[in-house]
Amino acid sequence: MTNPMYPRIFLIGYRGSGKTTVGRVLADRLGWSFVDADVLLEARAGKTIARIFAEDGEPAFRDLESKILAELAARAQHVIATGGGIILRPANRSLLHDSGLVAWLQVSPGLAWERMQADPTTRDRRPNLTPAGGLLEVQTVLTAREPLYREAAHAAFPAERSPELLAADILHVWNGGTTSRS
Ligand SMILES: Nc1ncnc2c1ncn2[C@@H]1O[C@H](COP(=O)(O)OP(=O)(O)OP(=O)(O)O)[C@@H](O)[C@H]1O
Ligand SMILES: O=C(O)C1=C[C@@H](O)[C@@H](O)[C@H](O)C1
Ligand SMILES: [Mg+2]
Repeated sequence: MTNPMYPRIFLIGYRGSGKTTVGRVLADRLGWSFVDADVLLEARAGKTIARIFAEDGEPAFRDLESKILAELAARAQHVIATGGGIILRPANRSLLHDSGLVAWLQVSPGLAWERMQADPTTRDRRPNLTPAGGLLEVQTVLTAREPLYREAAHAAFPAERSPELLAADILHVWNGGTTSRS
């Protein structure tokens, strides 16, 4: 399937919002490829994101993240799950918005934290972003980032819905349908 207005779809949102899960379902429905920017970044760096933060620092990670985004923003017919902090840099927000449909999976801090703790594939590979860590970190960081997700996104989707429903809703918007932006 093609839509010249949106040759690719980006999923943005906090950790645990469901970008990887929903992205896979969506790519399947479109007959597109799925790529997870965090996974690609770790493969390129040859180490986990936690190690990149510890050994090279967050700014080095953010540079790598922007580089990977520029590469992925040139791939057609891809559903792209981004890292939770991709919206921090203004240049990333513009690139996302101008390169494809940007779907924001909007999650509450409580649900994000619950899912982050329950997910063994990412739990130990991701660093804390603040000294506090835990639910307090999620509450603080997510609240601070809300306007940035909103700015980058074309549409917002409530992350507590099922992956199948979310994929169908995103597909509807990609096809030119409307949804409310909260
Ligand atoms: N819509 C959903 N309904 C129920 N559970 C979900 C949903 N989306 C994701 N999950 C579960 O929540 C956990 C985190 O999901 P997922 O890895 O897709 O989130 P993510 O946004 O990609 O997170 P990260 O930024 O850490 O990669 C997984 O265990 C997944 O099975
Ligand atoms: O929210 C963030 O800043 C991050 C989210 C993850 O997806 C990773 O990209 C990394 O752990 C940073
Ligand atoms: Mg993911």
